[in-house]
Amino acid sequence: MTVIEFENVSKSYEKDKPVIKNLDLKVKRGEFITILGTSGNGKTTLLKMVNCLEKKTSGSLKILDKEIEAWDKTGLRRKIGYVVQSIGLFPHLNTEENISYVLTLQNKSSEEKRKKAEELLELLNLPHDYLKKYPRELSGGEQQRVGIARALASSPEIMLMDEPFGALDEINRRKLQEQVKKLQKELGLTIMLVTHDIEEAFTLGSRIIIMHNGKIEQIGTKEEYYQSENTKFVNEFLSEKLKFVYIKDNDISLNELKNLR
Ligand SMILES: Nc1ncnc2c1ncn2[C@@H]1O[C@H](COP(=O)(O)OP(=O)(O)OP(=O)(O)O)[C@@H](O)[C@H]1O
Repeated sequence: MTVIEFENVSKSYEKDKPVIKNLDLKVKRGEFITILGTSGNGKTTLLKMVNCLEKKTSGSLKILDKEIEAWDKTGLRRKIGYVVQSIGLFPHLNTEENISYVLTLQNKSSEEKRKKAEELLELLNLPHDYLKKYPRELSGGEQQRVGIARALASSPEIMLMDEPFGALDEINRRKLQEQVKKLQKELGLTIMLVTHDIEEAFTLGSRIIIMHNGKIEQIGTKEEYYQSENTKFVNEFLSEKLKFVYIKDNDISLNELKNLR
């Protein structure tokens, strides 16, 4: 089933200066789409259009088979978790309150909120006594886990993640990447994740998008990037790094790789 469908979508912040141009994209349920591209190419704008933070200028955008304009904004946002680099936890709320914030808005009982917070904390590998800690008492990686738990609290079908691991050190980043990949499979989530980290995009993505000049320059699985001809821009963008990722994950020799190209 198609969960997100862009058809000929354009977006301009200023008249006649589109930052997204005639974009077509179908995202199926359970896909993990990662989005790469140089700075200012409309990656964040793409995500923001999906959760109504920005309005498209033209074209059609359907979420769960319904035109975006036909959705009630609050109803739609409950189906979509949003995680950004600057986590934005509420400093005056403890972990439990931060995670269950959206459930408070839905007038859920304290018992229900506690249960959900405990369940999500466990899912993200944080100890139970963290429920009472405040954001200032948590490391960057722990705060980011709580941010992800909070985004999962309304049991969303879609997760939008904008450089979610950008502020973390290498070790924490790899750990959280693995966890998110596991969660995505377990919960059957559909994820769109923006990153500047090529290795991250190719490790996590079931399909990888490379944006250029407000358009999808190329989209495909990791194998497709290797087995078909890439555009000149894509080859330059990926350069040596992609070879490293491919060899690491698939254990093929450099000679075999050269034969593929
Ligand atoms: N609210 C806004 N008002 C005006 N212009 C904007 C606004 N938000 C983004 N832009 C412009 O739109 C273009 C695309 O921005 P966007 O944030 O989507 O790019 P990005 O690919 O996510 O960039 P980065 O990789 O640097 O985060 C940029 O030129 C940016 O300056």
